[in-house]
Amino acid sequence: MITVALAGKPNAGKSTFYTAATMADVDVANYPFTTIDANRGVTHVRTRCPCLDRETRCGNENCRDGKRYVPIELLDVAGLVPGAHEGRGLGNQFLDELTNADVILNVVDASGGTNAEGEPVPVGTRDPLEDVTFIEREMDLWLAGIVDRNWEAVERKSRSPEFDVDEAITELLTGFGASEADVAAVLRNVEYPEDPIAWEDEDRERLARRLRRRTKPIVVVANKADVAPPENLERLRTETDGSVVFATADGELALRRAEESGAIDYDPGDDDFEIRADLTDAQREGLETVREVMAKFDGTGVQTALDAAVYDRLDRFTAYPVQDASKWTDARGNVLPDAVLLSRGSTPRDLAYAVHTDIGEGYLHAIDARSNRRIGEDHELSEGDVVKIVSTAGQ
Ligand SMILES: Nc1nc2c(ncn2[C@@H]2O[C@H](COP(=O)(O)OP(=O)(O)OP(=O)(O)O)[C@@H](O)[C@H]2O)c(=O)[nH]1
Ligand SMILES: [Mg+2]
Repeated sequence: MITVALAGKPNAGKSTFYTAATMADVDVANYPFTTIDANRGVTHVRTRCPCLDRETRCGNENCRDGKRYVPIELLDVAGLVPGAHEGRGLGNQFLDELTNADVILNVVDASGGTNAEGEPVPVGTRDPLEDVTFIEREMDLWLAGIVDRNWEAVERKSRSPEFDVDEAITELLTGFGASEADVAAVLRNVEYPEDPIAWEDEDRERLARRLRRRTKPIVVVANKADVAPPENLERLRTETDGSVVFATADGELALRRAEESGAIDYDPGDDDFEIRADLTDAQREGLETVREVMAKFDGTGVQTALDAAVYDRLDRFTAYPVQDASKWTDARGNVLPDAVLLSRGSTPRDLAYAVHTDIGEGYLHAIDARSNRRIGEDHELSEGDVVKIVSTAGQ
């Protein structure tokens, strides 16, 4: 499963985001280091269910009237402070927890109401752009540190006549979780000395920075947008590289709780909601405040941030394996039972492997369930494809 990690300084709202997205019960409080042990749970990205192209809705538990929710894993780690890569505030331990994440949501306090350490200060005091860059810097230096600590092994290997510098670096970095293709792509674009002994700190840092950008892409979540001064929003919008999502994690949490109790109709990612039950004036007022914020930012931003991380930053798309190409069902008659997130460029065989290794190994051919035609081996699948895989492994 794809793992999205929430990173950011203490008190930025990571656990609030996590609770809203997973509806798990975790500690949230207005002081730094509320979270120490990482929380791990299931949330979803939202897409358009292919059942909308048929006469009736599929009835899958992850489909709400054609809004399809595809499971991913969400990780909520402890807050990071400047100097984390050197171990400040247990930072390197927390950074290590990000190793397995596919993509990072950098949660910043857009209101500027908490300082670098996450302590409350008057709103508008702290520049939120500093929250954006410091996390990137800490992650880069942390990875550079890993390369640094393992460099001796590379130097040792260089004494062997078969030494190949690319191979040695690849080995070092795949240990950290980068794929060979990632390392190869990074090495292709940097110049570096053949002899590891001639490498300077700068060379290692450059390598680490590029690899981090490639293997840990980031979406900035400008949280607490509900109380952020307009100039902060403007600066976040214009002075970052564009992947900023304005959010109110608090607002989303209120909506999810109200929805769960039956008070409102709301599907995560909607830009509005409907009140269904009798509410007290205070409850109604609270929800109406969230509604105003949603109108300003096209929703609460929580679902948007998750979708941006997986569909935009990671460039994934959703495909639906079925066994019956005409009914779009599995053997038990469930319509569109599974949704699989694949990387751009994936072929039917990749989908087969994603379903199960045995199905992938026994792959024979595939059928596009919309057209009922066979699809070629090299055909690149795309968002919303419904595919029957024919495999010696059966299904
Ligand atoms: N106004 C506003 N406050 C928020 C929002 N999201 C979270 N908060 C508040 O911010 C404070 C910190 O929230 P947490 O979710 O505990 O923050 P955290 O990033 O997990 O903090 P640590 O675990 O200490 O690193 C709490 O008082 C939340 O209620 C939001 O969207 N708007
Ligand atoms: Mg927390």
